[in-house]
Amino acid sequence: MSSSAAVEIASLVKHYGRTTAVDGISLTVRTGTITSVLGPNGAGKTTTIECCEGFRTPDSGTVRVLGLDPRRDGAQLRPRIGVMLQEGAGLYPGARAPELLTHLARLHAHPLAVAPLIERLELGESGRTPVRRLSGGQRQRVALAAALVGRPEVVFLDEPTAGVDPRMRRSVWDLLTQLRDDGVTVVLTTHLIDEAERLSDHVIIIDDGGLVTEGSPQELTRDADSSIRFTGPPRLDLSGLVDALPEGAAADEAAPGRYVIRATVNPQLLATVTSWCATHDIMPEGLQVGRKTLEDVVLERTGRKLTP
Ligand SMILES: Nc1ncnc2c1ncn2[C@@H]1O[C@H](COP(=O)(O)OP(=O)(O)OP(=O)(O)O)[C@@H](O)[C@H]1O
Repeated sequence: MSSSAAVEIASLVKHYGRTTAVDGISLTVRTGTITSVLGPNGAGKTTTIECCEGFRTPDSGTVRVLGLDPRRDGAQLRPRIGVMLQEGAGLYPGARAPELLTHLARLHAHPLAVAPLIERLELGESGRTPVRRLSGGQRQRVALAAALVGRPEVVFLDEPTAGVDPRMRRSVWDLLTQLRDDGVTVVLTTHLIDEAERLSDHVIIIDDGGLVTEGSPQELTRDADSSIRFTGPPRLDLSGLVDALPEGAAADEAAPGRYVIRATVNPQLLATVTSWCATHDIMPEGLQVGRKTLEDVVLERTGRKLTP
């Protein structure tokens, strides 16, 4: 295992009965980075992460986290990693956030201070309520705090901001970015494109239990073909636009309401597209020149959307 790798997975295979959840994935997560694992529902993200956390035993292949085997060396590894399961699973339902976090902090040699963490994740108000009675978003934040309080070197987060409101989500992103800047390795799964785009140093896209593509968000979204992309009402009649474009250019609806114009992009082309939109009273939302979104990449590479 190279010294810069926090996680190394080689030819990982995991079956549940007849279902092949992970089908030979190999990947590396560099130390001190935020890596997002993306893919449609059932792609094998959670199973891959659970093999890293030591919750699942691979059928074949190897998994190393901080150079350790999560199953064989679990006792050594557990104090050095943080784990947040989907929907805050695994929390003691009757405990209140402050006592739970204080208890978890005591189990670690160099924990984070609990009070600032509670304040940062705005859990003060919910301090008197047992975890089982908290809202979904509050429970997510308690689960995140529980994953972080032991000051882990590597943290695995399964959809950390699902159900969290947009303002708090940005606060969680700031916290994760700060952890990364302090040298912590963050591995997360998400269905939220903006989360992956804003946070990730590296994105891994998986589907059908296999790795489809990986790279930085910039690398993955660069559009070598030259394109203009925008979102508008679905099923627009593009024939008038095609007539106005230079010869050899193409305009398509890549997915409902997502339009791609492929041509050499220059100011005239941009003017043609926006003027056609204006004539048809269409606001070209999210207009992008020479770039696609990560959602476009997932759609192109897996044929399926990221969001259910
Ligand atoms: N405990 C289990 N028993 C049987 N099949 C399972 C189990 N857990 C997952 N699977 C199946 O394995 C495949 C991969 O599931 P996994 O949860 O790893 O995917 P995922 O990418 O995390 O999906 P999602 O985005 O929906 O959380 C799916 O077909 C799923 O139905």
